Amino acid sequence: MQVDLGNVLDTASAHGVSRETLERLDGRVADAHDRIEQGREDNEHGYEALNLPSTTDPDAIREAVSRFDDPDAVITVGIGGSALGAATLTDALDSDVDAYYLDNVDPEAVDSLLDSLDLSQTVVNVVSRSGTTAETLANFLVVREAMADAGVDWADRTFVTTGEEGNLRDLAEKHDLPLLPVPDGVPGRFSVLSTVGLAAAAICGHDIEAILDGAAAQEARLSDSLFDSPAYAYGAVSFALAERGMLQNAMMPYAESLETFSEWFAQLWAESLGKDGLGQTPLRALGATDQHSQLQLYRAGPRDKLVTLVRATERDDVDIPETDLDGLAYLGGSSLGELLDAEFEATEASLVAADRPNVRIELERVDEYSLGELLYAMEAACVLYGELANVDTFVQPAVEWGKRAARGLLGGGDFEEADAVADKERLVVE
Ligand SMILES: O=P(O)(O)OC[C@H]1O[C@H](O)[C@H](O)[C@@H](O)[C@@H]1O
Repeated sequence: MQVDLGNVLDTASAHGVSRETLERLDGRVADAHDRIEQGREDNEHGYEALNLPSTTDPDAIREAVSRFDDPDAVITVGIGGSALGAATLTDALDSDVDAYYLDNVDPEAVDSLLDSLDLSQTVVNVVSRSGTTAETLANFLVVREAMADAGVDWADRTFVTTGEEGNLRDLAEKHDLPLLPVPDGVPGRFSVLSTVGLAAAAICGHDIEAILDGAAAQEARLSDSLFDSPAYAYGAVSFALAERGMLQNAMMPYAESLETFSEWFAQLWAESLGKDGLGQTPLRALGATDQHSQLQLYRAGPRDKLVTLVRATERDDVDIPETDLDGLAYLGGSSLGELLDAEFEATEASLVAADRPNVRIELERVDEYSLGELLYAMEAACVLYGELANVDTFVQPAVEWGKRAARGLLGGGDFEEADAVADKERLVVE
């Protein structure tokens, strides 16, 4: 995996950063690296996530899921960090086992998924770090009932991934369900390389050891200079650009298989860095499709965006058939992959020509190893950015506020946040 910062330099784009600025920033990167290393050594909350390549036990994950013999499908019931990491992996990689995610409580969507599956051939993985998230527990109760209605022994087809305590652990213990532990010091959005992200991938037959190996390769590259570490290069440059007003970060992979990665990245970046009036708003885009919808804004709208383009340098390709239509002759003999690459490079150039900084991230291939590299590098980039911005990367109090308000409204306790809902101002126009 490599990160190319060429198009963020002020020599490429007048609104970029100078080499001198990056060199000055590198002193702060060294200090931040020391802090991160200390946090990792002491297994501090959050920093512990960067140790997962060596602390996750892939054999234990395989062992836990091995009891489910040859399923057709796996449903992960979870939300946020308890779904997006696993979804990033299973959406990126091919498998004979279909992976689904119940990460919303939209009744129509839940109903339609459950109706479409043979539940006797489906494994259910209920994932909640806290074990208390209302959406996840509600969805699980619905799934459990659907299984019972279909005459399926739900306890036989379900396993639970959760923390030390909480309703979900109680439920797992009551029914003697197989249980994978969520490591204590790892927030959900940093948990893809743990039991949380890897169990669904293991059920789908993916090489979870290779995912961890890729992550370990990026872990080994963390160093006291942004010029020696792809992860820190990305984190430091994103921070430097945010300081210069690039307060949005459009994550734009040129691979459909990485579309969910942008969703995962959005949670990582938003929940970790959006604090104290600071942060960089993640945008989700897909190349080449969104060139034809959003690029106009990225190139000519407010000068407040970093665009991150991601591609794999090797992939399977499809030839474009020759045609005798004059205007289309240039396409014949070429391939869809060549067209995609041309679009990628044209987009970079078009952004630079309009003085819009952008970063190129290249993976060798969309496979287990490269995904491990990418996910670890983005996590480390985020932790570094958090250190440079001096925010508390590993908490999410703003989200907790809304969770308490919703719980109060549903009668799940006395939460003062729920009162604010009743106080809503109205100015209705009909
Ligand atoms: O894993 P859980 O405890 O169910 O949490 C799931 C998600 O819920 C919350 O809203 C947090 O803000 C997220 O960071 C978390 O990933």
